[in-house]
Amino acid sequence: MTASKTALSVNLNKVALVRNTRHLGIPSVVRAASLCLQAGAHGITVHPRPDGRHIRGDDVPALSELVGHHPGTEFNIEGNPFHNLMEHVRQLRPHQATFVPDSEGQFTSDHGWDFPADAERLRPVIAEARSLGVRVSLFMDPRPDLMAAARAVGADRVELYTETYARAHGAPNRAEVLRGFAQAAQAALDAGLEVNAGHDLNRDNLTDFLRAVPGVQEVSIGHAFVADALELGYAATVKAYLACIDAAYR
Ligand SMILES: CC(=O)[C@@H](O)[C@H](O)COP(=O)(O)O
Ligand SMILES: NCC(=O)COP(=O)(O)O
Repeated sequence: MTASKTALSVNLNKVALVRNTRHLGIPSVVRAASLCLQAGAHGITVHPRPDGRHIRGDDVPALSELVGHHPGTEFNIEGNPFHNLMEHVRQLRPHQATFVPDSEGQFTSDHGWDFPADAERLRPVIAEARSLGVRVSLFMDPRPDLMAAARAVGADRVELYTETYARAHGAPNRAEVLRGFAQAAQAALDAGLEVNAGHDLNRDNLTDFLRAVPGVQEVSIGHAFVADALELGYAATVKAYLACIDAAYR
């Protein structure tokens, strides 16, 4: 049986970042999402940070409605459940909520949840989101030893934070870093979790990652995707990333 292919969820944070530099409403985040979904993207991801630097609160309902018009695609909202994420989860019940332990002004996401330190405060918000029918994914460093604890607090999935892989791509320690991710993914699967991945993935490093790391259900890609789309356009960029995914399963 061939492994089910990894889904591509396009993160549109950086489209919103450019839009916010004028009061003109362009580039449109909703139009970007529509073009990506029409081109075959499996989902849209947004991270409405509390400071509104890119995706803002009023972007989220329109994107949720758009995804609803594309059967089989998913809407993934990322954020800190102890900041502003849960208002979106309660209002919109996205397919997936990815809980990220970012501080309010953090430059970008750069670490996962810590266990056992975060376990007790995560448990009730995970339970609430799941009671609303929302799949919960926890943003995690690639640490095999933390995966059982992530499952024990009720998470459905983990999202492996892939910046250390991206940084090592092409470096002498690349194989060792990839092995670490494969071990973390296998530990997650063994604990009954599904596996997502994201952060600094791109067209150069995506295929190798998916070939080496088992069971990745979804990659969410934004920064490099939008950079590529500035050159190629959204549709061609979606197809380029889908080709990178396909290549991993050949
Ligand atoms: C959680 C993660 O790694 C990214 O999805 C995050 O959304 C990046 O945030 P910025 O786009 O604000 O850097
Ligand atoms: N969860 C990762 C994501 O949504 C996008 O991360 P990046 O590709 O912008 O680094």
